[in-house]
Amino acid sequence: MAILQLHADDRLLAIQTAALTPSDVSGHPYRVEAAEPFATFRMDFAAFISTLERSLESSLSAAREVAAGEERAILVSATRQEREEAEDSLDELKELARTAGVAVLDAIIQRPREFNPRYLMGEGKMREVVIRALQLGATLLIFDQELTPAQVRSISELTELKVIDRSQLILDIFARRAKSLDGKVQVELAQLKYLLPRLTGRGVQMSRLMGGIGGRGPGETKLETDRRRIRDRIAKLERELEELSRGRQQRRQKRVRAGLPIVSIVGYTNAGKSTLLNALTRSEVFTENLLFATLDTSTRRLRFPREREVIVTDTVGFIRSLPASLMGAFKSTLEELQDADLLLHLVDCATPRVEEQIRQVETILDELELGDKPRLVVFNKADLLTGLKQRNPLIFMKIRQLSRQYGAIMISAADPASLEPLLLEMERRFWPARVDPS
Ligand SMILES: Nc1nc2c(ncn2[C@@H]2O[C@H](COP(=O)(O)OP(=O)(O)OP(=O)(O)O)[C@@H](O)[C@H]2O)c(=O)[nH]1
Ligand SMILES: [Mg+2]
Repeated sequence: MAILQLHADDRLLAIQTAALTPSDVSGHPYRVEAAEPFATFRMDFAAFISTLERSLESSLSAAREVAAGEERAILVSATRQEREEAEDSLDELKELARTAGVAVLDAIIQRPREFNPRYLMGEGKMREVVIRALQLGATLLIFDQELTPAQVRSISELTELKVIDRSQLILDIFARRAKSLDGKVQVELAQLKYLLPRLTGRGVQMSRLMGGIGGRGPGETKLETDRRRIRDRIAKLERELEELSRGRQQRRQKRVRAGLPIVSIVGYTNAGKSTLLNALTRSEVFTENLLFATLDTSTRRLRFPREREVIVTDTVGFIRSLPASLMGAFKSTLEELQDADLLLHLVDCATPRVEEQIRQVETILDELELGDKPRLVVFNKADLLTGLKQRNPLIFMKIRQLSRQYGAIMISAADPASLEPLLLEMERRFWPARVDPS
């Protein structure tokens, strides 16, 4: 960029130039030269441009090399939420990125005074984010807000980087984690439905959108097919899902016919649902300290003393701003919750986001029209609270007050001995008359 300055008094013409650079010792991603008299200004423009392009190119390819092994992302939240809320959500996005195996280089919150619908933030700010990404060698921009197809397109016009949003990241995690046929079909369906409206852009952007993270699952070849073929595929998957759901329906009926009470464990992702199922029924469902360890429903029998039995099911965890397409996809899995006689709402009471998570789960249960099901709130990970009373009495009080408010039972799924009060309460709910009050 060059500007010409004409000084009115001495009628001297000056020129000043500036250029983007990959990075600079000063830390600025650009260099501004001093102004010079235009008359003596000399520049070999072709040589200047080719040197600059070479250096930009090498910094870009450094970023691309990383992409082969590990994706490196800048997280961006452009929002008008309260700062605290935005930070919470962004922290969770970091967790999601970690789960997806993406390294997070930086996280930026933008709270624009004026909302530019093209980029979710002002164009100037958007450019700054892109420059920052280049400097840090990022391969990916992940937005905490859902991007419309048009927004992805405008942002992609500003940058070579891949641009995805929270929904796409979640879809990607689901695609990696789906194990059963059911799960795989549901995830691919959700991915294709998410993709379809975004397929209107130019081909280049599409392949950029769909490589690597955010593009796992349907696979490159399928994604290069046209929309029509995607629609056909969606129709086929929907038929398949229907078929699968008939099988599931039969299993459900069998279960209901068996006449045993059904207890479904629901809750936010990573609350410890599978750990609780394992502890209650001495089984070995996969658990992990990453989000969305479970995608498929597991069902086990829990035996109480005196030959009493209930069926316990564990299912996919909930998360805030669950993409509508995913919610739809998992509807059939979540349908099983309709059969439950009791919902155990399991809460990780040691997370700083406990209140928000309880609220989110309640909202989702309402959306699934499960609001009226008998429910028992269970605070898990009580072991992590030891010492909190001394360390942070305020937070300790807050958790105690919350647990009273929800009539919660405190347990630690990791410690089977702590489950006694929960077992007693379940027994009391199902066989009220016969529980010995002593
Ligand atoms: N300290 C502690 N950790 C626990 C407890 N219960 C579960 N965890 C840990 O919490 C993490 C998540 O547990 P999971 O059982 O996989 O959680 P989940 O709710 O099934 O998670 P998703 O299937 O991902 O939704 C694991 O690392 C568990 O070891 C507990 O009582 N105390
Ligand atoms: Mg689980």
